[in-house]
Amino acid sequence: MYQILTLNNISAVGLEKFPTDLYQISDDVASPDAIILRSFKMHDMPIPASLKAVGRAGAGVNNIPLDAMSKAGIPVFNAPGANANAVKELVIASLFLSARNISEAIKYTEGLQGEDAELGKLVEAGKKKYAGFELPGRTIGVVGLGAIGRMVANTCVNLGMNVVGFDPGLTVDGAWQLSAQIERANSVDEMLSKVDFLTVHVPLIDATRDLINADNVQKMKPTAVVINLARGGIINDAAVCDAIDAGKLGCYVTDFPNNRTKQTPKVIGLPHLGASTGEAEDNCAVMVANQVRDYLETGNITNSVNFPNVSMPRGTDHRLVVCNQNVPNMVGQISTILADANLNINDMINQSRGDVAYTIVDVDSAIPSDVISTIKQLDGVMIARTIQA
Ligand SMILES: NC(=O)c1ccc[n+]([C@@H]2O[C@H](COP(=O)([O-])OP(=O)(O)OC[C@H]3O[C@@H](n4cnc5c(N)ncnc54)[C@H](O)[C@@H]3O)[C@@H](O)[C@H]2O)c1
Ligand SMILES: O=C(O)CC[C@@H](O)C(=O)O
Repeated sequence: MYQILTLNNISAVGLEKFPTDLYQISDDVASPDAIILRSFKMHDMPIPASLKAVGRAGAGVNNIPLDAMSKAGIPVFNAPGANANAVKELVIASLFLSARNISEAIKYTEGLQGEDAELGKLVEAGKKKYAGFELPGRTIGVVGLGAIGRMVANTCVNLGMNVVGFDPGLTVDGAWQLSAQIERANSVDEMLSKVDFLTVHVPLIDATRDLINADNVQKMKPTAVVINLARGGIINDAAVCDAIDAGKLGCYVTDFPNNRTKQTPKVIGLPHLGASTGEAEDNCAVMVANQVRDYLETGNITNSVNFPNVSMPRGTDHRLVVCNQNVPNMVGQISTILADANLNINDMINQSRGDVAYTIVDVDSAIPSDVISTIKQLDGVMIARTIQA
């Protein structure tokens, strides 16, 4: 039986992908073969020696110690694009929330007291404070044109907005999916003075920390709206709140509120709601469950964020998978050990990504455990395991 440890609530539709005759799933497993999680921070937890795979039922992987996982030979899978529509819809909601002052207006009406006739007068008297603006003709800057950014950018074009996009890592496939009306910027700073909205859709990494900060927030229009449904830390909250307090920025919508943002009027704080729809939770859970299951049962790798994508149809019933440091002569040494054990290779594939190399070998007969032990003892080998059909 494979043991799956869940560190967050995971959609049942996804967990049902693990057949009960092969898998036990629980939030209390001492020696898991795989971990499935959402936003649980794994940085401070010890990595179980039994662990073979981690499945992130979502997009961002900043809650997972990727370097440590790579060094231990553990692929981390995520669910690219599976929650993108949910986030896009909340970004579009954020445009309306901020442009029409909806959050403040609701607070106003909720605070009204008196008889209905009095309330009606207060409604009419108060509304001028919440007059807003419309979206057609306004300009939005989209930083990061991955799964979410592309959907946001295209929808904003359809809403009649001018869209400026920035993504130094934009793929050819990604570019094909973008409306031709989207203008390309060469940097974040280049777009700041022209945008009415700025929305970020990048991972939290060193290069994206404090993308909007005390220096460049000054370049924005005093009415501009910053939207951060990506991660806390990508926008420097103090800089943005200071700018709002000084009347130099219009509004900030964040999925990652803190005490600084809570103290600032014109900040709309949401409780990390971007991916919280039934559809997105199901999509993410199904995608990672299928990928983790495929890895455990066949060794094939799809949508790993730290391992190469590797897939080989089964040639025989006897499969060996090896993860090792990406250094010369590993495949040669593995093949020699198999040949010395009189094991005939039927098919083989080897791919690498950064410091990690990964090999799948199908051989004609059962692989004795001492052969696996010999391979595990090779310098640079992190993982070696057999998978019987
Ligand atoms: N609030 C939520 O619930 C929620 C939900 C999903 C995703 N997210 C966050 O949104 C992020 C993006 O998600 P996605 O699905 O679009 O991911 P993605 O991988 O499809 O897209 C990310 C894009 O960012 C680009 N990028 C990387 N560094 C950049 C930089 N310095 N400047 C500009 N672009 C850069 C990449 O080239 C890529 O195209 C995730 O990493 C996650 O942190 C949040
Ligand atoms: O799992 C969640 O609720 C949030 C996921 C989201 O932040 C992501 O990066 O996909």
